[in-house]
Amino acid sequence: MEPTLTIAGSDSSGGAGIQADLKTFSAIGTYGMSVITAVTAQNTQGVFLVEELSSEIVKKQIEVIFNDIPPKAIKIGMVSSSQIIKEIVNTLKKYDYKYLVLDPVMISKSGYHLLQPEAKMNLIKYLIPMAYIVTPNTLEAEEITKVSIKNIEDMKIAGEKILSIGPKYVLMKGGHLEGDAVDVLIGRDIFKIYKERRLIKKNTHGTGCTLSSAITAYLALGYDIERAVELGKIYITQAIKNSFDIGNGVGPVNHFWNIDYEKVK
Ligand SMILES: Nc1ncnc2c1ncn2[C@@H]1O[C@H](COP(=O)(O)OP(=O)(O)O)[C@@H](O)[C@H]1O
Ligand SMILES: Cc1ncc(COP(=O)(O)OP(=O)(O)O)c(N)n1
Repeated sequence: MEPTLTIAGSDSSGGAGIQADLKTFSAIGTYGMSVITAVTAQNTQGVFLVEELSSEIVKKQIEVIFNDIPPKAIKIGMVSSSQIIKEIVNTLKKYDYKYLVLDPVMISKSGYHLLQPEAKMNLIKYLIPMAYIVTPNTLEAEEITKVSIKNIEDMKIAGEKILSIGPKYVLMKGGHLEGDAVDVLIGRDIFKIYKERRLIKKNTHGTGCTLSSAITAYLALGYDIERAVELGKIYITQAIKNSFDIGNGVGPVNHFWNIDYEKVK
């Protein structure tokens, strides 16, 4: 079984962050591991408190995993602060890895800053160039590039700007735009559109985390980037389609839409 690693924050409600990543890694058939950067007190109604872990424990988690179970692919989500970013960058430098998927998490759907605003520059300067693929939503891409994004042409302009920072690929997610759910994969030799009909669903907590960890899992399983994104898009679309009401706010997507529960009873 291929090992996959997420470096991200904990979401106590289980719909986003580390919990979404581990569920997705497992549902796709990889062995999920985690390095926790911060703990959020969060439910379907919002984020209420965040406590960051020390950079020392972040570093140690990465070291002990790499020294024992080197991951086939890594995903980075909520990194919280400049101090944690620098620790992740310095620690990962010591190891070999091929696939680093960076979801540049900044603000939750409920409006809470999961990345301290002053850490944005460090995420751009240090983490983006290390990534195999960066997966910003439109708000994050606007923050990174200062390009206003309203349509696919704007996604292309902003995506190319992000590409020039150094990652191999950029997946511009269009979940926040109107109309179809269109994502655009941009590389030096690739421009590919992934389109699905917009689903009218309330429960979309954790969509971004889930898509980026699905892509991570498919890369670990050996798919090339175009196919990994295509399979990731199918996975997230089905997870949204099969999402369910739990809690009183925006509920989670269904990470295990592909499991036949009759078979495991
Ligand atoms: N209502 C929807 N129907 C279908 N796909 C959606 C919907 N909302 C988001 N998506 C898809 O979910 C993925 C995550 O996108 P997005 O919501 O933009 O990310 P984030 O959660 O980081 O803000 C993308 O593939 C996007 O196109
Ligand atoms: C701990 C943690 N990490 C990331 C997020 C953001 O997740 P995302 O997939 O963008 O979904 P929403 O929260 O925006 O629905 C999070 N909420 N918590």
